[in-house]
Amino acid sequence: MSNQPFGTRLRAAMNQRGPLCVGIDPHAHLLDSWGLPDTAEGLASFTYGVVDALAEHVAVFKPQSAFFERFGSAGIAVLEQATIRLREAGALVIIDAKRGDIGSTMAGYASAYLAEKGPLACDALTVSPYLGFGSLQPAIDEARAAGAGLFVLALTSNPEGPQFQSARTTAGQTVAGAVLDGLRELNAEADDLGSFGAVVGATIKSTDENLDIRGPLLAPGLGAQGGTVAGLTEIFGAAVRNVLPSSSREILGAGPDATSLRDAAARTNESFRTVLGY
Ligand SMILES: O=C(O)c1cc(=O)[nH]c(=O)n1[C@@H]1O[C@H](COP(=O)(O)O)[C@@H](O)[C@H]1O
Repeated sequence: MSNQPFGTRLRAAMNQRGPLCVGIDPHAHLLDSWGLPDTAEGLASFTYGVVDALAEHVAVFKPQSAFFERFGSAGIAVLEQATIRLREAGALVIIDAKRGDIGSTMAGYASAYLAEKGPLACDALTVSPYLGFGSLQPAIDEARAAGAGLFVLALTSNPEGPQFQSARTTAGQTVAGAVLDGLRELNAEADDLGSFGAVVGATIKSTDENLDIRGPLLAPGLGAQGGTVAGLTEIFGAAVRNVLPSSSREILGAGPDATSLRDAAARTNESFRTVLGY
């Protein structure tokens, strides 16, 4: 892995290839629409089809671990291979596994996904802070050592999110606010973009939380979940420049034809470029 911290590499990749993150979510219905069986072989054809079409054109990919885990070890092998191939093609990979556990167990996840020689070594991992922000410390330490990053769930795109995320902590702030404060602290030394990001859904309409964390703001929920490009400015305000917009089903549905996939990604990337200022 490069010596540059994740945030620096992310900004450079977005400047070079545009801000789009393509989510790789091989749902059963997508395998079907690509004419593939719902098996590990179908998963491999689908995933490598996306990799071959887009790896050299898109800055960031976010494979969704759930759809690989569905096929057990054969599925995880595809996730490993895809991650290696994408990174070899110069793209950054965020593995979306939303891991979170007590600190000592978190260290196990960190060595799998974040350590430079880990079997699933990627550029960043999505993590869940609901065992307390401090429980993420082993992942934070490993990410710093490896030049990797984390995306911590803050204001998620699903309608159930506010039940916990808008609740108040013992200190009186919202849970989401506490997560964003923790991230702001971790990124305090960053010049431009730090390596510790928040997940803020593109569907939340607006928020009173301070999204200026000097770190990337992963915004899933575009397209299939109803989030729009125009809505990003409303949600993120002055922090919009740090948004990493992510779209999965909307782009994957354009396959299996490689040119159609590339066209769909290029169109979406172009619409983000204008709004996000790239
Ligand atoms: O962490 C995520 O990426 C995530 C957070 C969130 O708040 N909402 C959300 O949809 N996601 C993930 O983003 C992807 C969205 O996929 P599409 O709705 O098909 O674009 C899925 O893999 C979700 O698990």
